[in-house]
Amino acid sequence: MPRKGENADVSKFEIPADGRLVRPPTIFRNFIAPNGKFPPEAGRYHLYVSYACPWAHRTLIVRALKGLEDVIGVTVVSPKLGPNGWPFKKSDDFRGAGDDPNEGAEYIKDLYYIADEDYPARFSVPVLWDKKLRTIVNNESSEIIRIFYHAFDSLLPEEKAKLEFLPEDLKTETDEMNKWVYDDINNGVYKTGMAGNQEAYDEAVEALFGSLDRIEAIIAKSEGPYIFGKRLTEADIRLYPTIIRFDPVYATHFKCNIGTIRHNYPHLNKWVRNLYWRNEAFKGTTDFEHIKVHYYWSHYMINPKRIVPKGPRPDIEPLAEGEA
Ligand SMILES: N[C@@H](CCC(=O)N[C@@H](CS)C(=O)NCC(=O)O)C(=O)O
Repeated sequence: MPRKGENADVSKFEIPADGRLVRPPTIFRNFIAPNGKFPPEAGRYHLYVSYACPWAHRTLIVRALKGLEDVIGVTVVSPKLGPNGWPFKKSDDFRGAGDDPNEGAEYIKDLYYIADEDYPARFSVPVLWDKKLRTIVNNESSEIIRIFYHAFDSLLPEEKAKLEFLPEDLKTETDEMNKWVYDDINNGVYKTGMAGNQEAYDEAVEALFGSLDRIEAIIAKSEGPYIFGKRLTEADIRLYPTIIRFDPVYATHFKCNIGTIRHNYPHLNKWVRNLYWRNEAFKGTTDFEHIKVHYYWSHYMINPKRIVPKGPRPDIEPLAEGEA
């Protein structure tokens, strides 16, 4: 029986005997809907994130795209995920980290124990918190973004309410793509970096680069600038957090080094630079210092000296002059 909060230490994340990382399912899976337990209300819900975390990053992007800043508050934790999990500013005063305005928590895990004193699973971000019922509405990023698409539309101006990131005609195709992009790319970098033996690594890294080739070919054929042509959709939102972290972190720290985005994937490189430089919802939610410090410092089982490398320079390449 694990001691309370013991599983907050990410360096003790258990890799099964076959060396293949298995992600435990998230537990709080509620939705926000009128007349339900969690109705849409301005100021009632709060999002806890790390700028480092690619899953939390999705939720920040959608919050910004939908203009939900005044409806849903946000608190960013320190990127130094330590023995007690994610710290708020009062536990680790890192640039850009904040204190918990709702519960005065020291660590994210405190919120999990307020929601459920016998909470048995991981203390992950993102967390969508209900201030009124003092509980977690949802801690699964793929569902939080779908909540944000429309659950608060009644509180938003028309031009934000009508935004659609999962259009009906692309739903099946998006769900299909989400599956292999998640397995091989979003989670694939973790399966590669956390592999417990050579065989598990070989399998994960080949699958990862096979699927990077596949998405590269899809973007090459798209009329652009997005995966599905002129429409910015969930497919872009779910892929971006992994690709923006790829060269600065995954290529080295997670040994995802069969190639890099900037040198081997011209279409993906152009796609990611376009999102970063032309859309504030992407650039404004990307913090390379938080990203790099988190991985290289927190995963000391992979990087025991906790040295954060300087490169690559730049973190992301600029758009060339006049580039479409
Ligand atoms: N399935 C979750 C995964 C979230 C997740 O794994 N977050 C990581 C950071 S990137 C975390 O908080 N890990 C801390 C832990 O597992 O203790 C989601 O997509 O929301």
